[in-house]
Amino acid sequence: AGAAAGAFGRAVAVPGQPHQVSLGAARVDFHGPHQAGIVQPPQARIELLALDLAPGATRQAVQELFKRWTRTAGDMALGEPADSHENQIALDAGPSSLTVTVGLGATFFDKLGLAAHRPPQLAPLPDFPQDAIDRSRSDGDLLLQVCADDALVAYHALRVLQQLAAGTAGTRWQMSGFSRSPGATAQPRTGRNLMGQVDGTNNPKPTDPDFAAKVFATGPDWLAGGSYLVFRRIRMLLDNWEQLPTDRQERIVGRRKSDGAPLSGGTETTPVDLGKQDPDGSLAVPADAHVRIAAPASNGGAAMLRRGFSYSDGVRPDGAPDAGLLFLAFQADPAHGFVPVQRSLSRGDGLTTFLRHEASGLYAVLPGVPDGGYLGQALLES
Ligand SMILES: C=CC1=C(C)c2cc3[nH]c(cc4nc(cc5[nH]c(cc1n2)c(C)c5CCC(=O)O)C(CCC(=O)O)=C4C)c(C)c3C=C
Ligand SMILES: [Fe+2]
Repeated sequence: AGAAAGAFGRAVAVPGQPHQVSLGAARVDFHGPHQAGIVQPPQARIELLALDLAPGATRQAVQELFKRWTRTAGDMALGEPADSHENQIALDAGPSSLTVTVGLGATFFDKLGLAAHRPPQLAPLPDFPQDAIDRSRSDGDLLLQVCADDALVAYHALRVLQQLAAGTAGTRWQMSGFSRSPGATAQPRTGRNLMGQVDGTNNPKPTDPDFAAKVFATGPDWLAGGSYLVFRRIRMLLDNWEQLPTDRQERIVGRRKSDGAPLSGGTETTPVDLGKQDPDGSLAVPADAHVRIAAPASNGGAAMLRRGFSYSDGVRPDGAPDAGLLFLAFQADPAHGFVPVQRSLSRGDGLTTFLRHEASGLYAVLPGVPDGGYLGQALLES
């Protein structure tokens, strides 16, 4: 067996497979205290699949499905073929840092007679001003987040897992996204979104002492080591945004576009100084700048791990690009993460004018799977 990737890493080439370049051979262990696909930096590609349980699906059928998903996702993360529904889409590639992450929506619990185990944190997200949510592309009993550094590897895994669910759960909606490919920049750098901004700089870091407290749930017992995932499909009004001069775009975000440095000075990683004033006495980071409104300091310490991907789905009937951000944020509790921050943003963020939230979801992300265990075991055997 070759080396698994570390918490952040991309692994080295697998011995015995010299034809594979390191990008394809890199792998992320499926097993561990937390599911893969949370702490790793975004891979080049994401497939999101929400499923609803089939009418009459039983807890036993879901247990069998989760066992199949566990076995097959574990195999595919090692670059091995699926043991059923193998379609050979990714036959020539290595695992390419494939991760599969499974979440449960609030409706999962009601349908399986598990309402007593539904955590209060899964209560529906509030409506925010300016939301334009399409419920048919939102929510779902189950969510699969499939990420890889190769589009074929990601689609292969998605398709296999989707087919393994047949009879127990069917597709509700599916979306694809992308991020920068590893190796595209000379040094690893924070990625950019479709507005051209460096995005992801001020995220909690796994090395921070309070990282786990911000990102991972501690209870109920069956969820300990899991997380809560907020998903928002956020369309960008790019035709409007691109008409703005760069300095105006920068004041709306509060950071320089060229290198992501805060307008209060320094480099990309310099902490933002929200109190800094320009010589004329005005705030260096404007009062409605996105980074000011979203900062933990402005929201009672609320924090989350953002792991977003861009999407581009062609042209809308009005001729505008159907493109934006698949916003994904992991947190220990949405009431101390996404909800207060989005409430603040919806009231005072300069960026809001250029965004439309079009789909939404909230999921309990299952804890990681120990060797020999299976996804959701503690919940389904309770
Ligand atoms: C409710 C949470 C957030 C939503 C929704 C959101 C949407 C969104 N953000 C950008 C672009 C950037 N966001 C940046 C920072 C940032 N954003 C949030 C939260 C939400 N963003 C937080 C908590 C932060 C960090 C604030 C801080 O403490 O400094 C940045 C700056 C770079 C960075 O730190 O990542 C950019 C750029 C877009 C385009 C967008 C919706 C499409
Ligand atoms: Fe943001």
